[in-house]
Amino acid sequence: MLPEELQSIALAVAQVRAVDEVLDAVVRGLAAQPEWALARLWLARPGDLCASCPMRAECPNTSRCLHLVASAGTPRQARKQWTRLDGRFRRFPLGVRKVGRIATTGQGVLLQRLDGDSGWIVDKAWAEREGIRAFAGQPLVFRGEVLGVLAVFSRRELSAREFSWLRTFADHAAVAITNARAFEELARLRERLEQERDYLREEVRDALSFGDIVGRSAPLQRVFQQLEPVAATNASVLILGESGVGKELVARALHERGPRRGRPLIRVNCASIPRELFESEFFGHVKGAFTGALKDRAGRFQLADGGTLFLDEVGEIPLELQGKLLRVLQEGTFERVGEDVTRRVDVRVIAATNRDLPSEVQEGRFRRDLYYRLSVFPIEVPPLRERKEDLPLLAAHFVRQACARLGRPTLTMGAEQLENLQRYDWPGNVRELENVIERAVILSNGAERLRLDLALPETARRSRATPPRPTTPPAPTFVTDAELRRREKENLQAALDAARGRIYGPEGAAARLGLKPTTLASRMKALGIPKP
Ligand SMILES: Nc1ncnc2c1ncn2[C@@H]1O[C@H](COP(=O)(O)OP(=O)(O)OP(=O)(O)O)[C@@H](O)[C@H]1O
Repeated sequence: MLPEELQSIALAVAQVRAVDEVLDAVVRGLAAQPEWALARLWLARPGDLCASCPMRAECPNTSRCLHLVASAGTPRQARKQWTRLDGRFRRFPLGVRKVGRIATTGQGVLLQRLDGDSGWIVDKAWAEREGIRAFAGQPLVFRGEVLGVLAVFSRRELSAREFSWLRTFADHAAVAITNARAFEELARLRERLEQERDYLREEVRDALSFGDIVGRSAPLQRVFQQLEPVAATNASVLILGESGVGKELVARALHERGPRRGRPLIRVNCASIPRELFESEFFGHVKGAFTGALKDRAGRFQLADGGTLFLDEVGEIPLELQGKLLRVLQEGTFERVGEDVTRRVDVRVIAATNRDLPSEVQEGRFRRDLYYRLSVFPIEVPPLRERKEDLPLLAAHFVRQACARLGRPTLTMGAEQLENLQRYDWPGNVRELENVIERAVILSNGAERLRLDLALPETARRSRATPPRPTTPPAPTFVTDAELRRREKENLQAALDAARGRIYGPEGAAARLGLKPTTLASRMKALGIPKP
């Protein structure tokens, strides 16, 4: 065989990406050479057929052996097929006989003048029938590891040069097999990720579809009426309302009912981003752009490309970044921190705030042009106290949810308990109701009815009693900013202590405070409270 021929087989093999095809191409290429009767390839894999293996008695270690994975040749009897992989030599124990030894020593074997008397040939009758004169086997080595063995049975003597070419060819084949394995692994991982992504998208869609905004009150109906037509467009929407009224649910409903529903909805809680990291969080950065930028990172705008970006608590965006935000909203362009390349994105922005943005604009804390840009369609979500008709439906919904989550039979709620709920003002809105109900469900373990009274927070119980009417209006009192921070810190610390350091979960500090865990975490950070 000429080296060029080996080269051209090696080249063809290198271009194949599926492992089975590589193996097949290797043995077919070799078996196509004149007088090379049979080419075979074994790869080291975990032992599998030990119970029926004819070489079991010789096998030193059943955990791994050589598996015949490709075979090709030209038998003298036309009815025979040498492509089959289920014959007698489909497995070789490592270190046993010539093929097994090539794998353990990493050394090739060349045997000439084989005849019926040779101790090397196991099936002597076969060798005689087929006129086999020589055998050459080489290990398939990649980065010092023997992957398997490549062997050729020839009807003529093999030269030392041919033997060494076969060695070079085996090295090429080992690289091609490793590459093809890597490609297959990548394709497999990619497919798995895609399946997971599709599954999660479905989950999110099911969990957060429009139907999950519970309530039928007139104020909520007005929100739905505003939501319907604007969802179908790409216009920016500004969702206004107190904390916990359900602004995020409205944002998700807008996305899910709009043209971008198959694309991602990326949420950014602007209140939880440290000031100095805003730009990188929004636009990304390149490696080394600042201390701690250890590798390139895409920003939220890029992640949301083709989809929607939900800027929660948009009033928290620092003034110095607002100009850059306006630019990406108007022109769809931005640059990563530390890079000159201008990138383009197509993102729909939905923003939400519980701040009074017009007065922020008045006081120079929020850019007027950005405010106008964001508030093309403002949607106001009313506080719970203005739509108490929704309480029974919401309460029942949260009871069902909490019972299902905690694996308990669904509890019922009496008329008196509902009245109690109606009497309270719900400053923390729907989120507070959700937390109160969850606590009540936990405390009602074993009962048929919800023990709501026990679960209502101190403030709720107080609000039921009519406060004594003061004779003179109390003088307005206030505390300094430092004092306010001190008190807030104490309050958070007390909740953390009560929750034995846990932030998350129904009994965690965030639930006790009526805050989202992420909000609590960012406040703890801002106030210098170490993570428990
Ligand atoms: N109408 C509703 N139906 C069902 N669940 C609701 C409804 N409104 C709010 N919720 C639930 O109440 C919790 C708070 O809602 P959400 O996070 O949307 O409020 P938000 O206004 O965005 O609050 P914040 O301003 O603090 O971010 C969530 O768990 C949400 O699922």
